[in-house]
Amino acid sequence: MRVRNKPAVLRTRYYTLNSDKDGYYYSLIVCHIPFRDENQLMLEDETPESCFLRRKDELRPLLTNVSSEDFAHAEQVIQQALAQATALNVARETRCENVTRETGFENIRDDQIINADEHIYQYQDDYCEDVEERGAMTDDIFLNNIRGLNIQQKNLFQRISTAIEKDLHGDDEKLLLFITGGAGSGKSFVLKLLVEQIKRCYAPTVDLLLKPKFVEVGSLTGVAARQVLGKTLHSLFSLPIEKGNSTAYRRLTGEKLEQERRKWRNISWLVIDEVSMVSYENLRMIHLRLQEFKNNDKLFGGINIVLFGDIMQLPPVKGHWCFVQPPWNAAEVNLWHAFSFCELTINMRQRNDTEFVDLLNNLRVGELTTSQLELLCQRRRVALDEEFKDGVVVRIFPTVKQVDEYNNEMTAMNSKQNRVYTIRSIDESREVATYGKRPPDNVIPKDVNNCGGLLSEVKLPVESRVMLRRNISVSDGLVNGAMGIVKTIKWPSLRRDQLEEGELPDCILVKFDDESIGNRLKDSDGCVAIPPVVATFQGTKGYGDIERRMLPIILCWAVTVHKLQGTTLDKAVIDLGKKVFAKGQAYVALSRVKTLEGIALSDLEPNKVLHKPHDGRALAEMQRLRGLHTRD
Ligand SMILES: Nc1ncnc2c1ncn2[C@@H]1O[C@H](COP(=O)(O)OP(=O)(O)OP(=O)(O)O)[C@@H](O)[C@H]1O
Repeated sequence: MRVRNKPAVLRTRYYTLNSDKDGYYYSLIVCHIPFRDENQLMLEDETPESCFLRRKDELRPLLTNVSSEDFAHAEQVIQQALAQATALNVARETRCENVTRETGFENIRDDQIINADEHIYQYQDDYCEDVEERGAMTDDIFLNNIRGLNIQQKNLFQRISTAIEKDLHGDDEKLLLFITGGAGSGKSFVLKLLVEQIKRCYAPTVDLLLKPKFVEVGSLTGVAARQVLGKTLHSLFSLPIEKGNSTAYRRLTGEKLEQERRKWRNISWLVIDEVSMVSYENLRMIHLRLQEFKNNDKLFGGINIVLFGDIMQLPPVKGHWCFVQPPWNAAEVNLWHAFSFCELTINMRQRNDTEFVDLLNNLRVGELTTSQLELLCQRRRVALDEEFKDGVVVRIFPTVKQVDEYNNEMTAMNSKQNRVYTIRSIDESREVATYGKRPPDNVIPKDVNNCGGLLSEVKLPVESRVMLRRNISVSDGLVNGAMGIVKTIKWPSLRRDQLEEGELPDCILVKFDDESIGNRLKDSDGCVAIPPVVATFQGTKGYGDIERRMLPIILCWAVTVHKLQGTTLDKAVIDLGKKVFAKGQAYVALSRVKTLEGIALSDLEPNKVLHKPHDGRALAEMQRLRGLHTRD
C-alpha cells in the first residue's frame, strides 16, 4: 500500500439542502468518507441521500492538523446532517405507508412502544431553562416512536413534516394549525416528536456555533409546560398577569426588545400545548409580541404556530375562550379563525378499557347514559382502603382549598407518629456584586414554577406522600411526576437528627408507588435516595440570577384537577362532589387514569356529571370546526 505523504486539498462546492439536495449529500460523503476511487463511493442505483444514510457509520471528520474544537465542530456538522436526513426520511416513510388500516396501532405490541417522554426526560429537567441545550433524541428512540404512532398521529406528523420542508425551502405560506382530540389521544406525545422533528430538520441550516433555536414550546401552567419540556407562556412572551377584562398591551422597548429579537431570530415554529386554558386575550398578546419580536406586521409575526389542546377540557381561568373573540377586538382580524383544524380520535391512554373510553367520550359531550352513571356510582362505592387507602394513592380535588386542607390533615395525622421537620432551600445570589449572599425575600418569585420548580420550604415527616419534580434517571423511571412515600431522612455527617430547624438533609429515601421505578438505584428496602438538586432562576425586580438548592419534591397527598391536566395516572381517588366548579373538570379528572378499575370516587354529585358537565360553546365550536374540516 502506498501512503500519500503530501497533503491534498479536497475540492467540493458549497451546497445547501435547498440549493441542490444531491450536491449537498454528495459533498458530505466526499468530505467525510475516506475513498480510493470516487466512483466506488456510491452504489449504482442509489441517490446521494440514501448513500449518505447507508454509510452513516463510516462518516467522520477527515481533518488533520486542526484544533480539537474544529474537529468537534466537524463531527457535530456530520451528526446534524445525519439527524436531519433521518428526520426527512422518516417523514417520507410515513407518507408512503399504507393508510388503509383502521386504527393503525393494532400491530404494535406495548413492549415495542418506547415512550417519547422517556428519552426527552433523560436530560436534566431544569424547568424554564434552555431545552435546546439538552441535545436531541437518539435515532432509535425517535424512529421507534414515529413508527409506533397510530395512523391519525402519523398523518398529522406527515402533514407537519411537509410544512417543515416547505418552510425550509423558503415558502411564504405558514402553517397555523389547531390539533385537538379527547384526553389521552396522544396530543402531547405527538407534540414532542414534532418538536424533535423541527430541531433535526432546521439544525444544519444555521451555524451551530451561534447556538440557534428554531422552535419554542409553551403552555399556560407550569405543570403543563413541564410535561412537554416547554416554558410558561407568561415567561416566553412576558405576558402581564390578567386582571379583570383588561386588554392593555404594553410594547417592549430598549434592550429587552433587542434581546428578544436576537432570541427569536431563527425561531420559525411556536408550539403551544393545552390551548384550552389559553384565553383569546393571551392569544392576541402572543400574536402582538411575535410581531414585535419579528419586527413585522404579519399574523403571529409570520411564523408557524401549532396549537395542541382539547376545548372540551378546562377553560381559561381569566378571559375569553381561545375561540371567542371579545367584542372590543371585533374590528381586528379573528386570530382563531386563521387556524386550520386536525382531530385525533383514537384514545391511547385508556386504549385497553373500551367501556371506560365510551364513558369518557359521552361525559366529554354531556351525554352520559344511565348505565354509565351506574358505573361511576359503583366506583363511589369502592372502599377507600387497601389500594385506595389514605396516603397510598393520590387524591384529586376540584379546588386548591380542598387540596391544602387534605395535605395539612394528612401531615397532622402523620405527625402523631413521626416528627415533622421543616426543611428550607438554600438560596444564593449568582450575580457578581452579591455572589454567594442570600437574596432578600422580596426578590424571590412567589410562584414555585418560577423557582425551577423547587419549594422554598416544606414540612416533612417521614411517611409523607411526595411527588418528584425533577428527572433523576429516566431509564429507571425516576421522572418528574413520579409519586411515592418518604421512608427515611438522612442528615449530614451521619447525624440521626436535624441540627437546626430548616437544615437541608443529605437525601431522603423514597419508596415509589410504581415498583419498577428506581430498580437500579434501590436499596435493600426498595427505597431510592433522592438528594437535593440545584436550579438557577431569575429574581424579581431585576435582581438577577439566584441559585436554589432543595429537595426536588412537593407534598402530594392530594392535587387539584387543574394541576393534573395533561398527566397520566394508574390510580387515583377522585372527588366529584359539589365543589366541582368548572365545565370539563369532571372529564379531565376521570380521564387522567388509565382504567376505570384504577378509580375510586370519594364523592360523586350526579348533577355534576349529568347536567351539562361540558361547555356548550366549546361543543358548538368543535362542531363548527368539524363542519369546516369535512367541507375541506
Ligand atoms: N403512539 C403512541 N404510542 C404509545 N403510547 C402513546 C402513543 N400516543 C400516546 N401514547 C401514550 O398515551 C398516553 C396519553 O397521551 P398524551 O398525554 O400525549 O395524550 P393527550 O392527548 O395529550 O392527553 P391530555 O389531553 O389528557 O393531555 C400517554 O401515556 C402517552 O405516552
